Amino acid sequence: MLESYHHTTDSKKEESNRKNKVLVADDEQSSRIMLGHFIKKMGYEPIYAIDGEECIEILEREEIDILLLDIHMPKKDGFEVMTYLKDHNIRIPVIMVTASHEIPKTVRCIKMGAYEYLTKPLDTERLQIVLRNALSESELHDTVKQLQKELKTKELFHNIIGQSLAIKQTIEQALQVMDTELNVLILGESGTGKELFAQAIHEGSRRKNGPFVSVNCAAISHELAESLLFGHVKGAFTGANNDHIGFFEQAHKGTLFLDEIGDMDADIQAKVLRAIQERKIRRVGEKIERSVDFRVISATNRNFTVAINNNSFREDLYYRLEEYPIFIPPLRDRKDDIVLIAKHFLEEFCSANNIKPPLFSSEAQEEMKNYHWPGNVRELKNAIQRTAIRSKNLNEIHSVMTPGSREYHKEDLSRRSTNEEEKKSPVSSPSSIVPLDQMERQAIEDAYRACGENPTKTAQLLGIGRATLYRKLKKFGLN
Ligand SMILES: Nc1ncnc2c1ncn2[C@@H]1O[C@H](COP(=O)(O)OP(=O)(O)OP(=O)(O)O)[C@@H](O)[C@H]1O
Repeated sequence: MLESYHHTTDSKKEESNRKNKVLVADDEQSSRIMLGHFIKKMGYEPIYAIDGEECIEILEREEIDILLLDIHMPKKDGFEVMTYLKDHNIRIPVIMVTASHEIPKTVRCIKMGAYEYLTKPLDTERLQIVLRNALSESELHDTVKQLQKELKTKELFHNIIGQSLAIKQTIEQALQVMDTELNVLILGESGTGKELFAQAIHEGSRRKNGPFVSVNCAAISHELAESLLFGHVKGAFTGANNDHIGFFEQAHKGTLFLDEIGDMDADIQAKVLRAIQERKIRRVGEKIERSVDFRVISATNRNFTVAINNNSFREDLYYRLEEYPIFIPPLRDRKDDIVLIAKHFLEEFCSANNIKPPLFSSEAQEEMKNYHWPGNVRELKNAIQRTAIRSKNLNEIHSVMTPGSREYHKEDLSRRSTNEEEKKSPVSSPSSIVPLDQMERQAIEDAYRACGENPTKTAQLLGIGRATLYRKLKKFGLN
């Protein structure tokens, strides 16, 4: 089994090589000083907040590893800070610092997820143990989060093969946006995997249990565009025998994938923009508007700047679609992936056909890397499938049939010569057949004139002897 994308990052602390930050939220200066001193001695970095509000401000802007939280504070107390952490799904270990009479409130904080509590006056030995344990728990939590992310990446992108930096960056972008509701525009040449990415983003989103409706905008005719996209009611136009639900409605609670968006009919663009902005559509022939809950992912291999400049694409619609752009690089710009993807397709094909997969020779690997793959992964897939069929009984593949390969040239030449013959052939019916004698005369005359009536050169180019040429010239009255 080949490896698909595997995300690895070091833990955040290794990345920045920084000290653990401990936020001390306490309104009593003496407590802050004492705790700060102790925290420094343990090798951590103390940060201070004098009330609950300041504590929240710091939590919003800084990455804090542990919070030492006093219960009784002005502005917002410890319980309110805990509520904030819970509401914002911020998971850091919180150690409550509390006076004995505040125990009931502290217990409520523990129930809300605080890690531990310590009573004042503080027992420094216990503080040390609790801080250490809390930190290792925090690190464990980070590791678990990281592993969960890696697992999610593996699951969602299992069919996107690639180890190159370029594809890893694209996957990272997709991971970042999938949880949001932003409209995503996927840019890339034909066959780079735009639809594959669109599906992965849908699968990783909150809409994964809803439909993924894929629409090829280039295939929608001008006349049917409105009805196909927004639906129609029975009797709306001749031939509308039933109510029809359009693509936007079909995508309710899910994702609408508008493929080849650059080819969308100019007349329908204003209506599409409105539907995306208002999240409402109107079926053809109906007065009422319907609310639809969808997210748009669109894709194109076109250059939008050109389309916008020549007014074939609305700029406002473009910006609406492009809330988060993702670019998939062409295969020739991620050469590291080519052999990996080729092996994947070869294995896939051979296992489906119960064949032992051959190996690619180093020559074949170089050949694949050097070719420019204008049709990208789709072209590579086709080339591998053709090659696999031809190489059924081989242990090693020495060439993949591509327009750049030797194999292809051989086939291409024979194909081309046949085509050329066909093109040149003036024979389309018996009446157009020209007698051989006449054709020979024409060929000799043309060559003789083209060579400036030089018999030596003419004979040479026609592949006949000078004597034969003289004879023929005489026969046809050309001398
Ligand atoms: N990284 C990849 N790993 C494995 N298969 C891939 C990869 N990228 C693309 N493919 C495969 O290549 C083919 C083309 O992919 P896809 O249809 O997603 O491309 P596209 O960019 O949407 O093409 P188009 O612009 O022509 O619609 C599909 O069979 C897809 O499964």
